[in-house]
Amino acid sequence: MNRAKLDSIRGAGPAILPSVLNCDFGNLMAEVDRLREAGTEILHLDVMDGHFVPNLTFGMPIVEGLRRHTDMPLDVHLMISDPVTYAKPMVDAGADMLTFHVEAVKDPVEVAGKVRDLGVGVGVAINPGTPLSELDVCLDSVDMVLVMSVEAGFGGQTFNPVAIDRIRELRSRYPELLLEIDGGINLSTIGAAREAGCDLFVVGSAIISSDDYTVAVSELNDAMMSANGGSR
Ligand SMILES: O=C(CO)[C@@H](O)[C@H](O)COP(=O)(O)O
Ligand SMILES: [Fe+2]
Repeated sequence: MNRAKLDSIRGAGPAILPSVLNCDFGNLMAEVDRLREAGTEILHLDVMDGHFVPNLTFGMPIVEGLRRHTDMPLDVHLMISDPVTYAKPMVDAGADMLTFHVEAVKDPVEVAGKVRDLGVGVGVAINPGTPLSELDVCLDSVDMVLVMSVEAGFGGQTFNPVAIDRIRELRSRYPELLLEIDGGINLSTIGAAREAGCDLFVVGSAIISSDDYTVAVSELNDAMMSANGGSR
């Protein structure tokens, strides 16, 4: 991978990124095919270590398997305590965008630089309870901010509207910064996030728990596109 994929992620916005967190892992490749056929273009992969968050998901072997299966860009959300150690293995496995949590590291500028040196896009994520000012030091060092609209760790949680104010504030301060929102995005919440100026919308259960992924993605897409997209 190289930073060219970052351009394709940036160029895709506004876009819906399905999270496979709550999908049928016994049929992961078929699930990815269904998401692709439903019209999504970028996969969001939630990596959890059971330490930074109280949940465990998957690591490099699954990312590598997905990389062999699909040419969709892989947006990897690292909910792990030690993103630096796992950054290169994740890039070698096929990640195109690596997002670490600001709460997990002492020096986000240094971590962002190390990820960028690997040739991929770098994002920084922030939980709803963390002051937005924690990001100030590193906003010039990242390609994307992932504004969490739930506390990281589990799919299917209720949307926290503080994320809307955060997206609006970041958009007004950084008109060109790529902004992603993650957690509780559904037909009731996606429009407000778009109006606040968000580019990338991670959706887990609102797609995965539907009977028909194509219908779910299409309805979400309509709601997203019919909202006024702020300053971008
Ligand atoms: O990072 C996370 C959870 O920590 C997310 O990516 C969720 O997987 C999104 O799922 P829903 O909230 O849409 O169900
Ligand atoms: Fe996520």
